[in-house]
Amino acid sequence: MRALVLLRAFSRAKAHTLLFSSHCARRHCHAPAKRERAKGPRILGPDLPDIWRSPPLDSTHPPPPLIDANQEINPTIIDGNSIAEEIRSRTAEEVHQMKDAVKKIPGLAVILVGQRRDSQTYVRYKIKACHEVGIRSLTAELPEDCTEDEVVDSVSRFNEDPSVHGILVQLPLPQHMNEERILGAISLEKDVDGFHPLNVGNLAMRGREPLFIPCAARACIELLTRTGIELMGKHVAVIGRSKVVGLPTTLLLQRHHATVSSVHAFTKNPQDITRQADIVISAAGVANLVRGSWLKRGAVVIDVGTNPVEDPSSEHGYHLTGDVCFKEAVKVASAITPVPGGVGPVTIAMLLSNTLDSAKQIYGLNC
Ligand SMILES: Nc1nc(=O)c2c([nH]1)NC[C@@H]1CN(c3ccc(C(=O)N[C@@H](CCC(=O)O)C(=O)O)cc3)C=[N+]21
Repeated sequence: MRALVLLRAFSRAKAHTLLFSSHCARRHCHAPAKRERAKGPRILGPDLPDIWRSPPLDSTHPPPPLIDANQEINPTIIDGNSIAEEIRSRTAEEVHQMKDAVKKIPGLAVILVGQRRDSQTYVRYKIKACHEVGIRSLTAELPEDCTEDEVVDSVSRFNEDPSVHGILVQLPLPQHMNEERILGAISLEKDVDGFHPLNVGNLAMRGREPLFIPCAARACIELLTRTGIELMGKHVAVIGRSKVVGLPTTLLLQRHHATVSSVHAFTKNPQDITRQADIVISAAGVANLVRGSWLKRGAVVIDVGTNPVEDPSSEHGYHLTGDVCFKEAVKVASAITPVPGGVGPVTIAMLLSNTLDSAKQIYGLNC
């Protein structure tokens, strides 16, 4: 039976590779079959068929708790900085190889509109990270009161620039701008944020491959899998359903065969749902929303929140706080990401990796 399932999964994967090859050919790729290995199952999860097995009628036993009630908890603090470092050094190596092979380097263009301090800081981090791995970075800074057309023009210029392989419009945009129009102007092949509806749609549908997966969603999966946390069959509560984090994370987790609860501002008694979850991923953008009492003993906690809190004593006039009340959660969780030093740096490492992938596809290297 198990052999049959594996066989089916295998033939599906093969059919999928064949389907994909026409797409790769369009992008001048000469080694289409390798793409499956480069991106497919590891990031998107294995493409398994749904075969239901109904439980025996007498199975009334509750599942064992993740951690014994009397056992002392010594939580793993998941080190985002070192995981990001690993990803960056792998990326740097590949950038180097690309330079040797085709005499080109990947390029990332970042468009920043307005003066938000937090956005300015993130853009600075992105540029610095590009520099570290040998990716060329270009920035367009536009004033808060510029027109939507000016932003679209700037996107179009980067679309046409062959040295640019990824374009990122830093969000949020000023209120008066139509975000959908501006993001829609980014060429699909350069959408390294993965926010284009076609990329999101392909992420949502099993058996399909988006060109890019949103960086924060990828970061959550990397943090979990590199910490040795299995996703298949786990109950994950994702708090928040934003385009940047919550929604794509929910979709990506389903592709890893997790059971996902989407908790959002209209959810009644969110703590009743999070308390049942094996893994809680919070991306609500509310400082200290998730209290210790929201978590099951032994749960794994991924805190995507980066909430700026006014702090005149700090260098930039604010400090960052997560969505999770760390000092409470650390007493209940079996593993937890800190803020700063958790999801943030891995998100930036993923942006570099997406930019490299884009350049590799365009130059037909190892797709
Ligand atoms: N188009 C677009 N794409 C994005 O990916 C995007 C965006 N807009 N708008 C804002 C959010 C937020 N975001 C962060 C990335 C890195 C850190 C990060 O590196 N944080 C560090 C630094 C903390 C510090 O400042 O001390 C840390 O958590 O350790 C934080 C937040 C990306 N976003």
